[in-house]
Amino acid sequence: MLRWMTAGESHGPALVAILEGMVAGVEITTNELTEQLGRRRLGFGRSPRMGFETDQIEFLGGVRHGRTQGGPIAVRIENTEWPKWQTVMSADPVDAAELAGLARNAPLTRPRPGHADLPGMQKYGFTEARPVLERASARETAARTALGTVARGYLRQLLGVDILSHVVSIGRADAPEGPAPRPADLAAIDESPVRAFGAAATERMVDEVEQVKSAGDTVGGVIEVLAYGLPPGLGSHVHWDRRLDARLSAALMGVQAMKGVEIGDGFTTARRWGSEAHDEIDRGSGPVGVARRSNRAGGLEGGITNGEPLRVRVAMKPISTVPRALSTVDVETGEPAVAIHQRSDVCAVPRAGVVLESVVALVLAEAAVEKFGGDSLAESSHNVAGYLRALEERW
Ligand SMILES: Cc1cc2nc3c(=O)[nH]c(=O)nc-3n(C[C@H](O)[C@H](O)[C@H](O)COP(=O)(O)O)c2cc1C
Ligand SMILES: C=C(O[C@@H]1CC(C(=O)O)=C[C@@H](OP(=O)(O)O)[C@H]1O)C(=O)O
Repeated sequence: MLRWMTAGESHGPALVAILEGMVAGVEITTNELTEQLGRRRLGFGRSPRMGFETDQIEFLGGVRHGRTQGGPIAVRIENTEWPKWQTVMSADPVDAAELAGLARNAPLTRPRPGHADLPGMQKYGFTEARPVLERASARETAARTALGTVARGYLRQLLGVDILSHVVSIGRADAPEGPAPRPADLAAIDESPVRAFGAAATERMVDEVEQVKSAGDTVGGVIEVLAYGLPPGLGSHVHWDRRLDARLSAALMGVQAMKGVEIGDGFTTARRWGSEAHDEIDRGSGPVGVARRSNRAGGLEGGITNGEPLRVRVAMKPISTVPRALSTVDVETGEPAVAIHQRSDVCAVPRAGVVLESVVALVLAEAAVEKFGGDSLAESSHNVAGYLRALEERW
């Protein structure tokens, strides 16, 4: 079993995260985590905070001399602005007069449509949105990105899996349909300011974000995550909560602002006849002796990986802090008002891709731990070799 949890507020001292169930012997360094956190901060349309947030990260447990030890892996990521927020976000009681005098502590009583502000206040009995937005904020995704980097290292070292993502659309700007990018294309995607594959797509999307920004608006989009090198057999058809498509969807929808998940050709498949919807099977080369003529299923059948690349698309809604403020009600006075506006992303689709890669890595790592077991990478690798040998002999 692999489990992951995060804690911490957007303007608290730090985020913390724990990954439990990872085997011993996986090579991982602080630098690799720093690199992925750096990718998550980039992207045209990002919030001003991403320009100065430094994501100082440290391992607090589970890793020694660059290798996992088998125990829970704990990380801590500092929030750069903590000194400014120490009183407002203090864990211990503070002097009420001092707190009341702080502009930063002004009650947030004009909830933003689309953010967690209003339902969070209603549910938890708060009179303002601060305690809700602090945890609803996507700052938390830095923590999942860090843990996902460990999962990624494990998948690469155990199975040779590569995970990448690219932006398929931002608002009305679509990337042209074409072959999915390969692992070698990731560097070029990361160089695109919107993390799109190709210059024409990049130009269209940058233009869309510029228009949105000058209109005082925000925009969402669609991101595709791909995983290459997966063996057949991760996940299972035998029970609903073991199906890998169900588990991926839940985890991806668990990322702030994600509103739709499509596996393979997803909604397009629903419009096709069966003869054009499925991936016909051929004799083939490679470790399992069979091949597919297409990959419309996105690498999953019956909730099990089938040996083809995994392909998942995720829809992100526009950022809910809209500069051209939306109508709301001031919960203190009951009067109509305009929603809170503060610094914010205009479009976080490019950087969300890095978060989604990490979430996919965590779910795939969980499925690999289940399938191959073992307490060390060496033992798990032995199990992988035995499984692949059995497949070869059979097929
Ligand atoms: C990477 C990323 C960055 C985000 N940045 C912002 C932001 O700057 N401002 C904002 O209002 N929402 C931002 N969001 C979205 C909110 O966190 C999200 O809308 C809120 O949690 C409510 O969404 P939900 O309905 O999916 O829970 C971001 C989301 C992600 C994934
Ligand atoms: C801090 C991050 O994203 C934040 C997500 C976010 C939101 O409402 O979700 C609002 C903004 O935070 P702040 O209000 O502090 O400027 C973003 O910068 C991050 O991704 O690390």
